[in-house]
Parts: sequence; structure tokens; C-alpha cells
Amino acid sequence: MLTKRNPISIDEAQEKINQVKLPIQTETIPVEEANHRVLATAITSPYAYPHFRRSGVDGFAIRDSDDHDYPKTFKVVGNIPAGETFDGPLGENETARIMTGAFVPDNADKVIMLEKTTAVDNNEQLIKIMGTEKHSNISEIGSEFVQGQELIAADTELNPGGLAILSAFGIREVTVFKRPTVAIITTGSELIQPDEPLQAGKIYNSNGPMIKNLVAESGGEVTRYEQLVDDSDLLKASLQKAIAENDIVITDGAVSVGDFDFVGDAARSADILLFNKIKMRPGSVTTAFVENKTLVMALSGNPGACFTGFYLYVEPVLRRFVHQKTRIQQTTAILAAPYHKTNNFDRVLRCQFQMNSDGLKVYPNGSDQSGALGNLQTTTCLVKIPHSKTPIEVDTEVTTWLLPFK
Ligand SMILES: Nc1nc2c(c(=O)[nH]1)N[C@H]1C(S)=C(S)[C@@H](COP(=O)(O)OP(=O)(O)OC[C@H]3O[C@@H](n4cnc5c(N)ncnc54)[C@H](O)[C@@H]3O)O[C@H]1N2
Ligand code: MOO
Repeated sequence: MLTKRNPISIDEAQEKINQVKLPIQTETIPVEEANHRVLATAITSPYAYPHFRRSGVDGFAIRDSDDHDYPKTFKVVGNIPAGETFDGPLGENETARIMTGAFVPDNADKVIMLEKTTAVDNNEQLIKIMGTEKHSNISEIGSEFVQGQELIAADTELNPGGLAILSAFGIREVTVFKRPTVAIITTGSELIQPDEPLQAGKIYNSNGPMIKNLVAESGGEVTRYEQLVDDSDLLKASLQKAIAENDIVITDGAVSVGDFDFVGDAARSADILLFNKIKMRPGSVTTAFVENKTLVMALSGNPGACFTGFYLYVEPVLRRFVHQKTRIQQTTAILAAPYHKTNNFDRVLRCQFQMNSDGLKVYPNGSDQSGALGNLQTTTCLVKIPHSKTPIEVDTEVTTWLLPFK
């Protein structure tokens, strides 16, 4: 339907998305499956760590009171492999052979490394210690964590190192924020399935696989993925179901002013229309609305606009769902080539960045066309060319968004 839209700036559009209230949903999952998941509550140490005095080296445990007058022969009264304990105290000039990670006898104060000892007449009951050690070579109880100390803070995105910390305490489950569930609906009667032969007027769906993977990389869980022909009833039914069952719905295409731009109509009648026109190219038609408490992000069908719209408006909200900041780093950079086209709207160029001796430089990377996709693999940043009645000169300072996973 041809109705007048009210365009807003990129900043305003981002802010409107940022103001959408998101539900807080948590779930408890096995630690081993929690890589990249975000802790909903802090985890504290259930006990002091290490919880017993551990030897850091292979060697011989001795008492301080015997630690002098080397070389000296000690009586070997025990052998403590890792995993075993030792009963009874060491007596005068007595030692226990001990392995790395093993339980240190209660009254031992130091472990002398194996390299500083020599055998005595092939007699395993005796060992000659040649000299002392600077350090005790013992990890004391609680030397890494005292009981109740915070191990990992709430809102932390876990990584394999974090999983190791939790596993070290035998923690098997963690409470994390649920990943937002996302339905993706791509539209267009021109779209054919990958196994169909190419025909005049038809194209393969290139945005669908891109959006699916961008969502996954940004921490969303794709629960539904569709490729629909331009049919108002079909789209309405699918949109309704997707909205009822998901946290976020991403539609692609059918959002401008054409005869089949059903998503634009759905936006106009939504509970809350956030925006349906942005003063930017590509992606001026990018639309956002809230229906039945679900955020619907309607991206342009044009590949360049779809890519740009995802990074500028969808990635940040997927990250906010799990209490994380966007991974897109907004900064300023120096434009390495002039931009001659004049624009009423800001233009977002697909570029590549390089850190040079004179600072961060951005290089336009091929086509700026909304429908072009040849630069999507190699684009590493998006650059804002401000709307202007005159060309933008080389070396102008420009707002730049550095893209994650690039
Ligand atoms: N009369 C007007 N026409 C157009 C306007 C306008 O303001 N007035 N805006 C233009 C701009 S700007 C854009 S951007 C596009 C936006 O169109 P939609 O987002 O509604 O998308 P579609 O019309 O469905 O498709 C646009 C283009 O993209 C191709 N497409 C669609 N889906 C996919 C996909 N999954 N994978 C690859 N390519 C896809 C589609 O075939 C079209 O070529 O509207 C302009 N028109
Ligand atoms: O909305 Mo279009 O992508 O601006 O050219």
C-alpha cells in the first residue's frame, strides 16, 4: 500500500530498538554445553581451592626443621602418587617421595625437586638431597580461591576457560540467560529452492542462509525458517504463528511499497510501530515493530541492505537479550577514497579497514548498491557517509562500525 512514511535517522532507529523492553528468561543447562552462554547469576566458590595442600613438582617432601646442611641423606618413609594421601607426620630427617599434584603431608613445608636429589647405594629407603629450594613448591589450601569467593560474575559470557573453572569445583549445571528464539521468514515468488533449476525471473535465496548464520553467530536460536511466495494470507498466517512462538521475528523482503509488500502493511497495523523508514541507503525501508510483545525486524530483500540492516539493528538486540553488549565496535576512521555521490540520506558503505601508522583507515569495498552482494564476504566494516549536497572528500573522518567475525 502506498502511504507516506516518516523517515528517522540511523541513531534514532538504533535508539528505538534499544528502548524495547525484553523479557528476562533463564534456564539451567549442563556446564559442558554452556560455552558462549551468559551466566544469569554469579557463581561462588563452594570451598577453598585447592582444598588440600598440593605439590607443584615431582620430588621429596621435607620439614623446615630439616631444611639445612646439604648435601644430606633422608630416610624415605612414604611414596605419594597423585590421588593418594599420606598418614602420619614426617619425623626428623624423614621425607616422602611425592608426585606433582599429590597430597603433601601435613607437617611438610617444602618439596625438593627430583633433579636436586641422588640415589644412595640403590637403596630406595634412602635419598640424598643436594640442596634446598627457594620456594616451597606447595600450593596451599585456598591459595587460588577462598570459600565463597566469586568465581565468575553474573552477565559473563562463558568460554572454555570459564567452563574449566566451574568444572574444577565439580559444578555440573549453570543458570544462563535463554537465547532469544528467532523465526526467519524470507519472502518473494521469485525465490527458488536450492535444488530447483535456474529459470528466467527467478533467483536463489541468498539472504536466508546469511540471516540464519548471522543470527546463530549473534547468539540467537533459529526455531523456524521459511521461504514464502508472495501471498498475503500465507504471509499473515506465518507471521502470526512466528510472533506467537518467538522472541524475535526477522522478515526479509516485501517491506517497501510494491503490490506484494505485505510486511509493510503488518507494520502499520502493529501494536507498536517503531519505524518504517530510515534516512539511510541501503536499507531505507528497514522496518521494526512490536506485535504481541514480539519484536519484528523487517529487513530489506536487497542483499546489501539486508546485510547492513542486520548489523546495525538486529545484532545489538540479539546480544541485549542475553545481557551482552553488541560485538560491533563503533568508532571513527579516515576515509581512504573520496565519495562523489551526493545524498539526501546518510549512506552506509561496505568497506574494509586497516590500521596504518596514521590511524584507522577505511577503504570502500566494491559496490554501494543495495542489490549488490559481491562484497558481502570481504566487507569488514560499515562506514557512514553523511547526507550531503557536496561530495565527501578523501581523508574525511567517518563513523565506522567494525563487524564481528570478520
Ligand atoms: N516504487 C518504489 N520502489 C522501491 C522503493 C521505493 O521506495 N519505491 N524502494 C526501493 C528500495 S530502496 C529497496 S531497498 C527495495 C526494498 O524492497 P523490499 O525490501 O520490499 O524487498 P523486495 O521487493 O521483496 O526485494 C527487493 C530485491 O531483493 C531481492 N530479494 C528478495 N529476497 C531475497 C532473498 N531472500 N535473497 C536474495 N535476494 C532477494 C528481490 O528479488 C528484489 O530484487 O525496494 C525498492 N523499490
Ligand atoms: O532501501 Mo534501499 O536498500 O535504501 O536501496
